[in-house]
Amino acid sequence: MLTLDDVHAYYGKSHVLEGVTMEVRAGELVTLLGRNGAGKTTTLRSIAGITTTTGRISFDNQDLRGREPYEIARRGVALVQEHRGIFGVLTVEENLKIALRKGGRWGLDDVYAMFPRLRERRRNGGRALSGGEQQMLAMARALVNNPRILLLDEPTEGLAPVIVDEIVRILKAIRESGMPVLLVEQNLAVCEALADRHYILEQGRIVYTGSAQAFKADRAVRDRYLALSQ
Ligand SMILES: Nc1ncnc2c1ncn2[C@@H]1O[C@H](COP(=O)(O)OP(=O)(O)OP(=O)(O)O)[C@@H](O)[C@H]1O
Repeated sequence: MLTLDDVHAYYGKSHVLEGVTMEVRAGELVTLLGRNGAGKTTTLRSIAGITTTTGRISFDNQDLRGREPYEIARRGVALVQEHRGIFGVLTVEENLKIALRKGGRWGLDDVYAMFPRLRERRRNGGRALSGGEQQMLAMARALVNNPRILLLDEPTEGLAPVIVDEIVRILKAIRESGMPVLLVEQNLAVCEALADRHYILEQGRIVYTGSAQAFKADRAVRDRYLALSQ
């Protein structure tokens, strides 16, 4: 469904992605793991058209690479970035209504059912939300736009364990709805609770891919590529 083939990205002279090849198939939740600076965020930004790349990026057999971010979003690719980008001066509900694209699987009532905290705080200003609530609003806002794939950049970073559990519950429900997800996440327990498949990125290259079961059984892989970031 989403495929990256030999994708390279640069920041000035620094070569950050060095030929990333990976895919997310229909209905899959795939995690992209790796140490700090490996290029995970850059991979998501490359798919979303924010970072300029070479190589091939396609979604449902349509080329994404070289398109503007808004065109890619219109094709159904939603990126929820780490700095959540919600509107502080608007209420929760106004933030959702701006993003709402009617007629799809996700409407306001659907996201309120999934995120009861947002329903409780629907008249609060975006600025008054906790970090966890902001993360939930960013995810809910992406959903009401009725995308065809979700790209999530470290949705649990910096959140209290009880909120992390809530995000995991929500991500499970999103996966069960059939929405494909590419998740960048440093919290290994979260990844293992959710993923069908994992990729590990190291210095801009994919160095491992494996099913959830294979990854769980392979301590050596985890020690080799991830130990320092855990
Ligand atoms: N805007 C930028 N300009 C220059 N270099 C950048 C920029 N953004 C990222 N980099 C560099 O590119 C490399 C990859 O960064 P990226 O944010 O993609 O990694 P990451 O795997 O997401 O790491 P982290 O977990 O720390 O967010 C790093 O060396 C980083 O310092």
